[in-house]
Amino acid sequence: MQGLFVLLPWGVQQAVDRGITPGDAVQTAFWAAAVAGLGLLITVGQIAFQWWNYLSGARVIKQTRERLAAHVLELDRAALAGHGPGELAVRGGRDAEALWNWLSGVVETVQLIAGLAVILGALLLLDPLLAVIGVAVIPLLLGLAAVFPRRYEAASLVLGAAHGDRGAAVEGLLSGTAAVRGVGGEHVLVTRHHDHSAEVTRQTVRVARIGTLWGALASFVPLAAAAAGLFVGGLAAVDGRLTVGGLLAFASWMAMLAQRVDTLVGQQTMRRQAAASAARIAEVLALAPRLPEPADPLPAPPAGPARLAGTGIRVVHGDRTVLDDVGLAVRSGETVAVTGVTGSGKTSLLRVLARLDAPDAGTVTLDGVRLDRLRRRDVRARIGFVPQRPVLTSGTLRSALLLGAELTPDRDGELRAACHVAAFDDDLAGFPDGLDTVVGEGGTTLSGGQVQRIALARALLREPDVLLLDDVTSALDTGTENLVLTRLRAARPDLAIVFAGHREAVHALADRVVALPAPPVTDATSGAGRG
Ligand SMILES: Nc1ncnc2c1ncn2[C@@H]1O[C@H](COP(=O)(O)OP(=O)(O)OP(=O)(O)O)[C@@H](O)[C@H]1O
Repeated sequence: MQGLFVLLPWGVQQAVDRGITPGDAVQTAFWAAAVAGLGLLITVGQIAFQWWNYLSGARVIKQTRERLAAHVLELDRAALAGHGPGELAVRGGRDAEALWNWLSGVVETVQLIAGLAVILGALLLLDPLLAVIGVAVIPLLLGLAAVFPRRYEAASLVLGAAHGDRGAAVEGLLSGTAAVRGVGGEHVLVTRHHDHSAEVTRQTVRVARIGTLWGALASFVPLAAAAAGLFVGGLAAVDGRLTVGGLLAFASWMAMLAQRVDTLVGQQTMRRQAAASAARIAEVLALAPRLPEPADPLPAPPAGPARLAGTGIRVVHGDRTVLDDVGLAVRSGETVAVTGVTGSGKTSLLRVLARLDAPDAGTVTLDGVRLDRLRRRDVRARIGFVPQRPVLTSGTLRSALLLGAELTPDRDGELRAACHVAAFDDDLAGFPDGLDTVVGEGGTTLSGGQVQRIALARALLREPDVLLLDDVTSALDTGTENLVLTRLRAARPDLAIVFAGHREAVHALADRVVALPAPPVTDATSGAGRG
């Protein structure tokens, strides 16, 4: 198609030199129709090509995004440390789009290069001197391409990082505003966001400055060559060595050459940007979970009454040993309470028991099988974990409750039963839209106690055999807390429960209490050296 396109000036040349014949209107009409036909053919080809190009680009970008999302979901907290949600969102959004921009132009680039070769060949046939002028443009442009891309790439990398930081600041602003409003700290988040936005603007201007200068020089060189060519070609036409049609064709080809070089330079810019984006995406894809799937997994023990046991558990965070040689066992029908002062490692222990984190020493077994030998989905199917600060996705209460479970409407009965056990039934009855009530992003339209009980109901719906509860009644009054604990036991007498927290009601209900030692007192925690 590019071949046809660059042949258009040749058609015009023939039309001018042969078609404009005094007294022969048929000849003129024939050449005019030939040029129009060529134009029509090119248009149809362009439409088909752009359509195909768009669809294939969209497919690739969809696959990239899905791969990124699937990979990030496989990663655990340790692997994702240092990558905020805002930054990851930028990689899945802006970076994936940069890849798309470039990808959708790859085939066009090949066509443009082929078109350039055809133009130079046509110029050579027209007049060797004109071809020399056309060829002279190429090394000048290559010189420009040797200088600018490096500077452009470095600036793009800084811009990408600035976008990531701003993404994190936006995320912090949206999710943290409610939390800091009570202490009058919104301005800190707002200022942080504005600072990062200003940095993005600064870096965008820098990238634009480099790109503009590069693009302007890249356009000027062929245009200057076209002017020189018109001068040389004009003299040749005056001498009769070149026809008027030939001069017209030359001017058209030089304009095409300029436009092609311009587009190619632009695509080079996109390629640089896409390379930087691809590197950032590859960086995320290269992250490996700290808890990989076992290479040689064992078959999951059958569902039913379970026994979960941790022995010799050690957890080290940084240079601090939070848990050392801790043991805990719970079997079907039992409730074990884990107590200890703030920072003694209750959450750390529960995360290890749920295989959300790997212990630095020790083992955890489910029905005698080590958790690190089981597939993640087998562990999740048997062991439920409700965190201290649960997060709800935005959407309806129904979708929040069914997260991860099948979204079939006929489960409403089960949803209501789970809400009853979690003592959320009265609250549910109070919502005019019931299960269709829309909860804000992160459950911000609900009270802390409501979010805790929804999270408990959500965990129960997955019908685990072991339930690990991290202080999930901390936001409840004693009456509601008792109701939850009693209903939970009555509804699932077979469940093995580990409950971390300080509350009396939990301790009273527990079959055993595992007390974690207080963390060692350091200068920082004792206040020594202050004042
Ligand atoms: N991912 C982590 N990286 C570094 N330190 C951590 C991490 N998770 C927990 N810690 C630290 O380990 C210690 C124990 O934390 P953990 O949350 O397990 O205690 P906890 O007993 O559940 O506390 P609380 O009663 O306040 O919920 C704390 O000093 C905490 O700051």
